[in-house]
Amino acid sequence: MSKLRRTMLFIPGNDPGKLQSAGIYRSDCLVFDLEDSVSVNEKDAARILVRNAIMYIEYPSEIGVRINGLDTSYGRDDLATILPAKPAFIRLPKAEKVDDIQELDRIISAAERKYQFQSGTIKIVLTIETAKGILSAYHLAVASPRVIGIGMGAEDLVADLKGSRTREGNELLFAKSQILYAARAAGVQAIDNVFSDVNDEEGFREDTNWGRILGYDGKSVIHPNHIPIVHEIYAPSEKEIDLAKNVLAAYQEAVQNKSGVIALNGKMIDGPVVTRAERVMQYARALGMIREEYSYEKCCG
Ligand SMILES: CC(=O)SCCNC(=O)CCNC(=O)[C@H](O)C(C)(C)COP(=O)(O)OP(=O)(O)OC[C@H]1O[C@@H](n2cnc3c(N)ncnc32)[C@H](O)[C@@H]1OP(=O)(O)O
Ligand SMILES: O=C([O-])CC(=O)C(=O)O
Ligand SMILES: [Mg+2]
Repeated sequence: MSKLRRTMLFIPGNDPGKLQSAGIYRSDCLVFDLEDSVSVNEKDAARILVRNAIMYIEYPSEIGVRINGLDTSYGRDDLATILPAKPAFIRLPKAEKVDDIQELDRIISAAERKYQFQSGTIKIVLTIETAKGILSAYHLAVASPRVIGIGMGAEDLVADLKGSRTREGNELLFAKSQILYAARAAGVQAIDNVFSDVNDEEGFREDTNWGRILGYDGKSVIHPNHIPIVHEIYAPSEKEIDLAKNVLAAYQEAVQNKSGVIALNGKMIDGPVVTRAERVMQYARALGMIREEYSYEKCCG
C-alpha cells in the first residue's frame, strides 16, 4: 500500500510561529509555502526561514515545499535554497507543461548528485490549477518518475475558468474527476483540493466526503482544525471493516468450495467487490485499526 498522505497542511513560509508549531497537528504531510501565501517582498526571507525550519526542526510529518513556478523569477532560487535541506517532495504549482516537470526533475537530480543524496529521494507533487493543466493531467503525472501525487488547485483553477467558487463545488466537477482519473492511470496519489472557509465545518465535511467517495487518497488543508476531520472521514468505519471481513470470508469459502458466483446478504460478490474489501482491510491495517492477517486465494485474475 502507498504511503498515507491523507492530509497536506499548508503553512505560509513567512510565518515563523506557524512553521515552528506545525508538527504538533499530526498532519501526514506539511507543505511549507513559498508561493501564493508569501508576498513578493518576503520571498527571499521566507525561503531561508523554510530551509532552516526543515534543517533544524524535527517534524513527525513528511515535509514538502511549494515553490514558485519555474516560469517566475523565484522558482529556481527557491530550489537552490531548499534542495540542500532535502525535503521529501517539491510541490510544483500551476503545473501545465511536461517540459517544466522534466526541468524540475533535472534540477533535483543535479542537487542530489551535488549533496550526495540517494538518487530519486526527493519526490514531486503537482498542483494542477489551469484549464491547460487539467486537460494534460495524465501527461503531467507521468512526466517524471519522481511524481508521487497530483492535486487540484481549486482557487486558481476557478479564476482561470472565469467561474465562481461555491460552497458545493459543482464548478469543479470535471477537474475533480479528471485529476482522479489521471492519478489512477499514472499510478500516483490523488490529492483533493483545499476548502477555504475555515469557519464552515459542515461544508468542509461534505467536501471531504465527496473526495473520499470518488477515490482520492487525501486532501490539501489550510487549517489544523481540518486535519482530524479528514483523518476521521478517510478512516474506514467499523461497519465497512465488518462488511469487508464478511466479503473476504465468503469469498474464501467460495474459492475453497470451488463454487461460482456467490452472494452475501443478497448482494453479489465478484472480483471488484473483493478488491474493494481488500483495500478497506489494507487501509484499516495501515491505520492500526485491525491486526489480524487475512489470507485467501484470489481466483479472478
Ligand atoms: C489557495 C492556496 O494557495 S492555499 C495555500 C496557501 N495558503 C496558506 O498556506 C494558508 C494557510 N493557513 C493559514 O495561514 C491560516 O490558517 C489562516 C491565515 C487562514 C488563519 O490563521 P489564524 O487566523 O492564525 O487561524 P486561527 O486563529 O484559527 O489559528 C489557530 C491556531 O492554529 C494555528 N494555525 C492556523 N493555521 C495554521 C497553519 N496553516 N499551519 C500551522 N498552524 C496554523 C495558528 O497559528 C493558531 O495557533 P496558536 O493558537 O498557537 O496561536
Ligand atoms: O495548491 C493547492 O492545493 C491550492 C491552490 O493553490 C489553489 O487552490 O489555487
Ligand atoms: Mg493556487
